[in-house]
Amino acid sequence: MILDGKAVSEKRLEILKEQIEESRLYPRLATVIVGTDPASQMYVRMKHRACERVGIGSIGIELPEDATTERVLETINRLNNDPDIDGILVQLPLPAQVDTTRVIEAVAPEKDVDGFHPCNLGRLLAGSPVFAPCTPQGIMTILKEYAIPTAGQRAVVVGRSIDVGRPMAALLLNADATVTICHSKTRNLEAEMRSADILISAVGRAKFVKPDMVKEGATVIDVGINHDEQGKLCGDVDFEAVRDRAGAITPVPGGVGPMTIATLMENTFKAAKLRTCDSTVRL
Ligand SMILES: Nc1nc(=O)c2c([nH]1)NC[C@@H]1CN(c3ccc(C(=O)N[C@@H](CCC(=O)O)C(=O)O)cc3)C=[N+]21
Repeated sequence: MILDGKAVSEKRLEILKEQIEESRLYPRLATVIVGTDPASQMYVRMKHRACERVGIGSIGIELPEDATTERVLETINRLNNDPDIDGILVQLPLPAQVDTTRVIEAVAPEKDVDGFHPCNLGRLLAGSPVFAPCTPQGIMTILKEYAIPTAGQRAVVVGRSIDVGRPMAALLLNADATVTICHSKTRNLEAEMRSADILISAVGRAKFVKPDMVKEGATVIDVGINHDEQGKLCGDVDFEAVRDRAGAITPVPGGVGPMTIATLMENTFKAAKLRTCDSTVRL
């Protein structure tokens, strides 16, 4: 079975559009991009397009490639204090001279729609998330949408980044999976991967996951964004080789990527609900 992230995201965006209209909250998202990396620019454009689709207002702030940490912090401070802005997204990666940790920690937690602030990561780890990072939260949504059970299942997450691996493990644990996090120093990585009922690959290497690393019938989630020898977009998983062995698998493109964007929209609507101090939303 192919897990169609594109289709699920479309469906979620349609539902969200109606909820936003009904709420009359007019949510607003600010994106901050530093520099002119073409891939980052494309992702930010996709986010603004999604905003337009669901009725979220958006502004894009572009800072020069050589912007200092102070300059980025000033921008964030202004957005934190702007009552017209509900959500703030600082596109990563930032140029090397910018202190990414300080920038992430400067975003007001109640506007942190990426869920990267330690306050939100801590809430997630404690089991009561407010904003969970969009990529892993989007993966939880797709699992739910296809009724793939997590409770008691063995989940193996390959990768330990702040934006994917670590929050993915926390979300799966909160959903009662038995979770293993693997990384570059893991001994016997292939055996660990083969033990997974749910295998999440966030490694960043094209065609890294081969059939002998996948248990027959496992759910395989591909978070990779790579390019193959022909320069074509591809994930971490050797899709054609693995698809028959997997019980369910996400493609690239059309899998995790669209779910990330749909979740960003959902998080931004949540931020708008928090702004109104709506007591049905938990902080
Ligand atoms: N602060 C921050 N938040 C992010 O959420 C964030 C970020 N920085 N930096 C970069 C990564 C990457 N990311 C993607 C979003 C959508 C697709 C997506 O929709 N991809 C399409 C394909 C698009 C194409 O054709 O290249 C797909 O997979 O079908 C991919 C990647 C968000 N990121």
